[in-house]
Amino acid sequence: MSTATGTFSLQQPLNYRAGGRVEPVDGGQTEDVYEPATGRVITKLLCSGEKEVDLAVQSAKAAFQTWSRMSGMERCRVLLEAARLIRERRDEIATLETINNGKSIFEARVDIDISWQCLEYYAGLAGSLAGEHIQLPGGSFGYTRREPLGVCVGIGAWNYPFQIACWKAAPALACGNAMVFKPSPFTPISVLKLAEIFIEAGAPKGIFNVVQGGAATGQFLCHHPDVAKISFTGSVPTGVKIMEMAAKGIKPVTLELGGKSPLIIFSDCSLENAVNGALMANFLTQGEVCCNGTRVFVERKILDTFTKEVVKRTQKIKVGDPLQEDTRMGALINRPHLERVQRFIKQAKEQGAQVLCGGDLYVPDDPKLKNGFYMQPCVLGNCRDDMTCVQEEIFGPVMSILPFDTEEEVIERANNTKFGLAGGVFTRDIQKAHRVVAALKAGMCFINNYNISPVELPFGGYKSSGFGRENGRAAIEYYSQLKTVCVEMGDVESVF
Ligand SMILES: NC(=O)c1ccc[n+]([C@@H]2O[C@H](COP(=O)([O-])OP(=O)(O)OC[C@H]3O[C@@H](n4cnc5c(N)ncnc54)[C@H](O)[C@@H]3O)[C@@H](O)[C@H]2O)c1
Ligand SMILES: C[N+](C)(C)CCCC=O
Repeated sequence: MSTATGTFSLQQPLNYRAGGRVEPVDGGQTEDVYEPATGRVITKLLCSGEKEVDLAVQSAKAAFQTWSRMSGMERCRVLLEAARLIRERRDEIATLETINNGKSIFEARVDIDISWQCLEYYAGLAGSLAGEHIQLPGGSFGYTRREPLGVCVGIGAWNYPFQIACWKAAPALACGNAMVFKPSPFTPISVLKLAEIFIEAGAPKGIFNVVQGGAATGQFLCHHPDVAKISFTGSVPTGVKIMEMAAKGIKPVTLELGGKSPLIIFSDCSLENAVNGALMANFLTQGEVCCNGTRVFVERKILDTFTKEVVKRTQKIKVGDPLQEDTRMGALINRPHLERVQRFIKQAKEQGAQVLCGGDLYVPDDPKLKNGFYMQPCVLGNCRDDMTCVQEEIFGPVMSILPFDTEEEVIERANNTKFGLAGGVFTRDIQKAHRVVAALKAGMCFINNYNISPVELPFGGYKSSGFGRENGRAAIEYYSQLKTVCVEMGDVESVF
């Protein structure tokens, strides 16, 4: 594989079914797939139609028969081997991710590390999944069995293509399910590596299938009668549609949706950590992160010092060729999204916000990057809670700074949003830290750090940010069902 920016192209099929790459049987519509760093088309995607979706589901259904009958320890060994293979191919997969997503290679490697760790974690849990034994009167008893659901569908967003696939596949497979996964049509490539790795690791052919396309393909998947569960990562409006479709088939759903999370900086914080935290909360993956803490509330006493330091550090972020080792911010996903982010900044200025740094389009000196989707990371001051930039998810490198005076006030303002994905607090006062996170209406809260991803911790939202959890033991609940068995040891006492 060629690894220099501007050289990669792909001709192989992007669907994966029954243990091999295939062209979709009814792939009518095509979509261009881009390298955001250069704006080049690197491959064409054939969208899967209803027949291809059905074949993928049937392939998963067949594999489910074998996989679900294996013991937890047998599944554990396959997942452990898959984790090992991902780790071994870390650079290759990270490079693909960078080429297709635009994030820096530095970050993509971390994403791949989190991915294999996720498989390792659920491999460990696979062997210990168990029910309960409950004693009943007269020597009778009951027990529960934790059983898989069947064919699970995963639908992913484009910001963490490989990692999202792993966060869904690992718990699903650990519980004995099979999966059909549809990545975003913007980032269809890296997940094929995962599909190949599962087979190489010894999973039955058909255990993890990939179909490609956008809304239409997603709808075929959600409506398919043999699909038992849908796990979705994406925007709130699409999440609503997914839930409607799932309701029609009484299918359980996990919804990992968007956010506009608060990050609260108290004056008694370690300033250096708080500044680092604010950068982590806003600028990973060009700001295209669901749980970003984009509303940065700063206690007025330290507003100037904090703002100065954040601006200074933001201006130093090296934007450019994402495959260069020292780049820390690459290109946004595509031209329309870059323009959307630019419109948010324009509107913020019109509504009275002050651009403290960045916000403009960026054209790197290297001529091969001149059509890439770059911008300078932006810090907005003079923000108010009613501004669009403070209320809506921008999904780009734009931080809004908001002063506050009291703990009570900031909690109320932090919670005054339809979203509830994440939140963070920086303070040296441990009681205050716990008091504040307890009051935050958000599923993932950080104290004195932000946007780190230990796979042992459950991740997911409150309110419009969705429900269900990925990672941690909690995810097992969302990929399995409980069967209760009641065992009579005496005679039947009939009431008739
Ligand atoms: N909470 C999380 O864990 C998390 C993680 C990453 C991204 N996100 C959110 O994802 C959004 C950005 O991702 P996006 O632009 O890819 O979101 P999106 O909702 O446009 O698309 C997400 C996926 O849904 C598919 N899709 C679109 N319409 C569909 C339909 N009608 N039926 C079935 N599938 C359909 C897309 O093809 C894609 O695969 C942001 O809002 C971000 O916050 C959330
Ligand atoms: C790995 N992060 C940074 C916690 C992001 C999780 C997925 C959200 O988009």
